[in-house]
Amino acid sequence: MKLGYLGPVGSYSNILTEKHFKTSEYTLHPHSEIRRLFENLDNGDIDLAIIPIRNSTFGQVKESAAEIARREDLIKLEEYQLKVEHCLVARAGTKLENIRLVSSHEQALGQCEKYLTNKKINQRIKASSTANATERLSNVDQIEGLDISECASICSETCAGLFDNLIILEHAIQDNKDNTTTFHLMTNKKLEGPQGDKLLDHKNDIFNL
Ligand SMILES: O=C(O)C(=O)Cc1ccccc1
Repeated sequence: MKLGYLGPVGSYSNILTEKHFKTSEYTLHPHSEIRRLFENLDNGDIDLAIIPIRNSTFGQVKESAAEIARREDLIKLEEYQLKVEHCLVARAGTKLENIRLVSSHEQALGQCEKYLTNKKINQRIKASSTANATERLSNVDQIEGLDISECASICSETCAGLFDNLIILEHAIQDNKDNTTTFHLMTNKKLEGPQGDKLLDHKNDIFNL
């Protein structure tokens, strides 16, 4: 079965997917945006998708909630929790006191809001995923006109470790120690067999209807 997730490699979605689905039963397919996961469920390019739904600190994942609200065909097969610990990541040689801009997924920025305000890191750039923001940080010399030595990203320790030219300036920067994201395994068609028996209408779940 083809399973899509929000990539690239190193994203929290990727970490969750590798933890639960690294078997011969599944092939794992990274997607650049959450929106593209829903599109590819529709056109049959993937059978299943892992979708981040809500976070204990920052609430609903906007792109996911919007899509689920406007559709009737999505089915939740399973729910997963991932404990999320964020790192502040920069290019090697960067000093924390020089950081003025931070890039990450909107959710990660929201989960670290107090930390960032406290450190006077005021410029925020939204990226399609934490790993996408970090890949960009590794590859470019400037972001929004600022030298890369004034820029950082927020991502997991695993993600930071994928790039030779990046360092972790600080670990566990999320505002709440207990920071958990809920993901749903979704499809848009009825599956046969044991997974099919677990079909639930998850709109209730998401919107507390
Ligand atoms: O951007 C990612 O890495 C994701 O998988 C979405 C996300 C962002 C922040 C916390 C949990 C999931």
